[in-house]
Amino acid sequence: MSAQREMKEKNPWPVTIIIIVIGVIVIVALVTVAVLQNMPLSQKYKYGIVLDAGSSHTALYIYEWPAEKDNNTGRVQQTHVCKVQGPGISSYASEPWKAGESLMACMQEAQQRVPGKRHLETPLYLGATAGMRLLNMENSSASDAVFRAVERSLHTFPFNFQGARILSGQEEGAFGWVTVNYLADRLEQGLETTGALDLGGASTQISFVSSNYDGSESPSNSVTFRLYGNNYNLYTNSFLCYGKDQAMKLLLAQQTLLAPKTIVDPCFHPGYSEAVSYSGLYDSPCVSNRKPQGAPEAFNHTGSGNFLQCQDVVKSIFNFTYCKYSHCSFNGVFQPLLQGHFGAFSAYYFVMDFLNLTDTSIPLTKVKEVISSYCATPWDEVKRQHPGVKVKYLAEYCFAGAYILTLLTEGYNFTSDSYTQIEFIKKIKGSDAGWTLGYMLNLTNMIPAEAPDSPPLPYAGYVSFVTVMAVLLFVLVIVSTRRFWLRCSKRPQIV
Ligand SMILES: Nc1ncnc2c1ncn2[C@@H]1O[C@H](COP(=O)(O)OP(=O)(O)O)[C@@H](O)[C@H]1O
Ligand SMILES: [Ca+2]
Repeated sequence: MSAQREMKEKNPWPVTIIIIVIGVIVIVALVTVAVLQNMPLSQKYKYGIVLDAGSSHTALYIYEWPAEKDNNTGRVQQTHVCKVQGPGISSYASEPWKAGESLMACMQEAQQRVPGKRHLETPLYLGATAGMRLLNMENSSASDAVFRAVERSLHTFPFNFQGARILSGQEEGAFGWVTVNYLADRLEQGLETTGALDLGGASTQISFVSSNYDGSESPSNSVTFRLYGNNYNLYTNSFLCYGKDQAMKLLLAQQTLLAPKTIVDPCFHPGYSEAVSYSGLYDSPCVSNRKPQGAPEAFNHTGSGNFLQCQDVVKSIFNFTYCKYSHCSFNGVFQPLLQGHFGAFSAYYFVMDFLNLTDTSIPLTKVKEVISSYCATPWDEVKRQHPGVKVKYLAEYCFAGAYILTLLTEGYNFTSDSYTQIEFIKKIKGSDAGWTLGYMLNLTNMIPAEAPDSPPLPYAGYVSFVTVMAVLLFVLVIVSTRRFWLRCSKRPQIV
């Protein structure tokens, strides 16, 4: 009996097993608590809504980001876009209430998409670009009435409406640049930035960082940012009236000076023929000062589809001769030397995508051949080949292709080499390239000036570290316990 008890007392295993079980429980508890305590909270999102009131149309963008990560990069993304039916808000100058009305369907969609409990805190912005810039120049009371109407509509929704306003050309260019670089994660990582080329209907923007530009030569083209601890001195310029729709008006106005009744336009397809009213053509401040005296009601716009001649007419709407700076793009506007990669979006993308020319490794000579052959295709055949494409766009792709090439090569001075540095883009990581995201990031202070402090270890590293340390500790305890019991069992028994 006493020998059995002795045996039991000397056998260390029952105690060791108890220690192992307790140890395992402690480790599991420790790691679970550490993981739960530090786990990113279940993905709750915050939202922001931006309405891009462009000259040709309005689009509503919904952005979302994880609620607890307001300050981190690459996290805000577009979750939804709604295209407003009808034209841009500047087209409602004579019946402003319709501008407000036009936004209702997309706003109702936004109300469905953003969770109800987030409505009150969700900022809502409307930014208008060159269409409203032009209307404001031409008739400021009409543009005020349009803004009153859209504000009235937007106030009826439960979001945190932050106002509707016209962006300056500089803001439009700079926020497009912020969007492109934010989405490509170039800002937080302090990488060389990508330039931004935006072609709208009424204006066009070019924005890039050039190491030989300090902002002193033409201060009005300079925008400085401090983002994630890095300083950026951005060159940006917006050319009002050089969006593709207004540029086409410039082109038509130019041609009607020579032939007021019928123009044979080399930028339109052979067989194309359309009556155009003079009042429609001259309704914009971009061309209104050029209206010929005693012009008829309308003129006949016909096409001849000759790319080379088209390029010549397109060149005539630019002034390449006057420049008071060291370098200019066109119309006497300063531009530093081009540098780095560029993302070209909006109409640049739509046009080049239609023409199958988004691949910029295609040499410029080949690009010209493709556009030339599209221009020369008879209008009936073009319509037959592309039954699903809006006829207005179809008719304009020849002009638009020639315009884009001229703007890039003669206007901004891209060469056959630097042309390959352009990427025609629509989206980056699922979000549309354009000024809206950069605008919202700026207004919600979502890009910090200084790099946010990051924990010494990433989350996965932290969890692995805690686990390894706990296991090591446990093994140590087991080994020492076993050694202790073994020593006890080997000690001579005193009887
Ligand atoms: N599918 C398409 N094909 C060709 N052009 C398009 C297409 N979709 C939009 N666009 C053009 O893109 C331009 C967008 O300009 P917009 O943003 O409305 O003007 P702005 O930025 O000057 O205020 C317009 O010229 C419009 O016609
Ligand atoms: Ca635009």
